[in-house]
Amino acid sequence: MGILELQNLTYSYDKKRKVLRGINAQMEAGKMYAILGPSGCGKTTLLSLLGGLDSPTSGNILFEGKGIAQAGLAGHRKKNVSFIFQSYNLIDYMTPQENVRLTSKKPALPFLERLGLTREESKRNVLKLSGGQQQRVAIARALASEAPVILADEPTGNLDEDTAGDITEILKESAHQMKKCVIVVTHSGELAKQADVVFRLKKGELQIEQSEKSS
Ligand SMILES: Nc1ncnc2c1ncn2[C@@H]1O[C@H](COP(=O)(O)OP(=O)(O)OP(=O)(O)O)[C@@H](O)[C@H]1O
Repeated sequence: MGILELQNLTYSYDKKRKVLRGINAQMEAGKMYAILGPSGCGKTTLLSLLGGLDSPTSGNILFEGKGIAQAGLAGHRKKNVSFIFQSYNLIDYMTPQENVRLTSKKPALPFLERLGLTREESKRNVLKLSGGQQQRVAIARALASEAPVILADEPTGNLDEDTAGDITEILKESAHQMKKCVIVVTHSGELAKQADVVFRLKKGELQIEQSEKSS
């Protein structure tokens, strides 16, 4: 059984068009999943549903076998998932250290330093950091979090090639060593190559493009 199970999910923003049309999939702990697909095909929408930020038009999402809608979306967002989203979702009047401490009791600095932030940057207001640095704070926060699922939307989008490679490696380690279920929406072929399973979202349907040979 997967940690997350998607059962016949559909989603429409309006009556005219279904963005998602009957998606079925399972995602397991200990694996990194990449979701590829053209701009506007519904990748962020799908990630929002998995994170309980919105509800599907029809269908179910199960976390450890229980429906997240029935168990409560607020609890799902708080305990089960951590987000690395395009808008970063950092608390903007806080420092990086304070942002990381929101999701974890562990010391924040080692996570921030691992993502390449200096001690001084870790104590600065997040608005006084570059876009790429803010992105790295969001990643540090997700890694420090106790939540078993990491949902990442273009986590390497704002970063140079070397940093993007490091982030990919860190996400992979979180899956393989910390046994998290890491689900990454990306346009990066390099990141997708490192994933255990690659899904492609096309015309509202999710297809497996590459699956690991053995698990
Ligand atoms: N709040 C909204 N109201 C109406 N339509 C929306 C809304 N948010 C997104 N859409 C539309 O739904 C579709 C899917 O959007 P989504 O952001 O999920 O795509 P995506 O695959 O993540 O795109 P990208 O790769 O460009 O980030 C798009 O056509 C988008 O214009």
